[in-house]
Amino acid sequence: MPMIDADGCLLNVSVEGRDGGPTLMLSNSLGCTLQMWEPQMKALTQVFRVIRYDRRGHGKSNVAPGPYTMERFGRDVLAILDDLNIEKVHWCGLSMGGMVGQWLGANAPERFGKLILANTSCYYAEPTKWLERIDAVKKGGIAAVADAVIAGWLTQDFREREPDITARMKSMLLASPVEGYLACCEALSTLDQRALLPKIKSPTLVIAGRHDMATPISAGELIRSNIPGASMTIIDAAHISNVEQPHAFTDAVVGFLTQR
Ligand SMILES: O=C(O)CC1=CCC(=O)O1
Repeated sequence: MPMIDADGCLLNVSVEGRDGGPTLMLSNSLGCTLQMWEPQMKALTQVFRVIRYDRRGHGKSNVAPGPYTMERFGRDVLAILDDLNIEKVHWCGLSMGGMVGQWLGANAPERFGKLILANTSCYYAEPTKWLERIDAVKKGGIAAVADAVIAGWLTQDFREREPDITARMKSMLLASPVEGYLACCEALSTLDQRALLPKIKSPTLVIAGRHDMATPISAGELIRSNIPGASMTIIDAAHISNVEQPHAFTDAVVGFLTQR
């Protein structure tokens, strides 16, 4: 896997799939690595060349000092595309990945074909929950918030049915570098991309989770209604909908990206 330099921060990038196929870039959620896309990889790599990466502060990427911003995350993506010599990609980002996708769709439209913005938000009316989380993680590490975060990621029904997958997701979260996690929470505490949405001209699919309390359907609807021509699909899942409903998520992605 190449390590790609984005303004002095080395980012862990993986490129797999169909050579010469259309390229799809996947972008992870807070506290997850590129491994979160494993349930989609078999199907997606049959159709697309798939780029995954660990956002700065996550996984095997460097933990550059914060604060981080959506612009910084967006410029990291452009640095990856430039390094790989790739002009244009489709985008699928979940949660923070969807927030970065909003920034890119508005600020680098020529680099993006279609956008999929899953389980995401453009704005938090109440940043208190992020400030409280920052406080709790500073005092007790990620373990202090892990159970509450996992309860938001996956429904209780799924957690009971799939204890092994749930345990893997929790290990991924607990392995996040604390400094990187905190710098991302800080970026979330000041998130407001409402003014960017009408500037997005790429065909856009918003995916929301019926049981997602972190970025509820109303947050998805705010995004859909402000991006010209955007459509929305609701999946029967909590926040990490691609893990909880892998087939429904993959079908939504492939269906949208292959439709003319
Ligand atoms: O981790 C969470 O609690 C949910 C979340 C919100 C933004 C994001 O990327 O993850």
